[in-house]
Amino acid sequence: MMKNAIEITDLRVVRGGREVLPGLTMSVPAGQVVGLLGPSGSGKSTLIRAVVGVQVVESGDVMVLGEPAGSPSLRHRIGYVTQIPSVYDDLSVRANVRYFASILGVAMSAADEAIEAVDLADHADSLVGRLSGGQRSRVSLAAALVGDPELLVLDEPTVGLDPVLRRDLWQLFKRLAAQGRSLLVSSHVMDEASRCDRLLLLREGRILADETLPELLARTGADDAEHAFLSLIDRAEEAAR
Ligand SMILES: Nc1ncnc2c1ncn2[C@@H]1O[C@H](COP(=O)(O)OP(=O)(O)OP(=O)(O)O)[C@@H](O)[C@H]1O
Repeated sequence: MMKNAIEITDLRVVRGGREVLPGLTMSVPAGQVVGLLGPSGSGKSTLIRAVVGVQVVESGDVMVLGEPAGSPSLRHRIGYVTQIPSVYDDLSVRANVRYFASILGVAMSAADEAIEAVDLADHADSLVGRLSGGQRSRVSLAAALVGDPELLVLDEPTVGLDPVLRRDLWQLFKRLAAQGRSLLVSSHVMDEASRCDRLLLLREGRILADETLPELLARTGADDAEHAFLSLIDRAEEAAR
């Protein structure tokens, strides 16, 4: 297995005339759940877009599963879930996931397995348009899982979910990683840090921390990720003065 699923070197992205990522370097080790945490507007979605190859970049290197981001050969190897559900409201859960299975050329049984994995088997015949927001985002996740991707890139997959569903989803992410997949999962909810093998803390397009939660807590002396993050911000601001 390769060491890193994602390797980014000196990535610069400008959006709307603003430098959103000013030269970011980071990696995601293979077989781990890496949390990309940071406040709204810190650049999480932009970074994720660069990884899946849909972001125009000024400069830098983005290597994904050993290939440059956006390479056609990566299409089947990455599962990507955006913040906006990308499934069809007028189709059932099963029809949606089967549709993605047929695009990827995988067995229809994979659709049922993916629906089972996101705990929607009871709703397999429901129209997606009649589901709750959280259920709908899990249909998107099932669609991303159906091709059995090596890397899952999930942009705020737990937004709007209740605590039980959030816990279940993080358990699913852990299981997927234990099977050898790599996951990059963004969130602006700091308490999700405890669910991740490693954390990337992003602020204003810069990585403030790239380590495990115990390492982060030991380094900052904080009790939880939120306080650790605040203390890193204070330090960065003091250093800039
Ligand atoms: N389509 C766009 N055009 C121009 N600027 C954009 C566009 N989308 C995002 N930006 C800017 O890029 C910066 C980073 O946005 P991004 O969406 O990557 O942040 P984020 O951390 O994912 O935020 P959130 O948690 O709110 O989704 C923000 O300052 C935002 O205003």
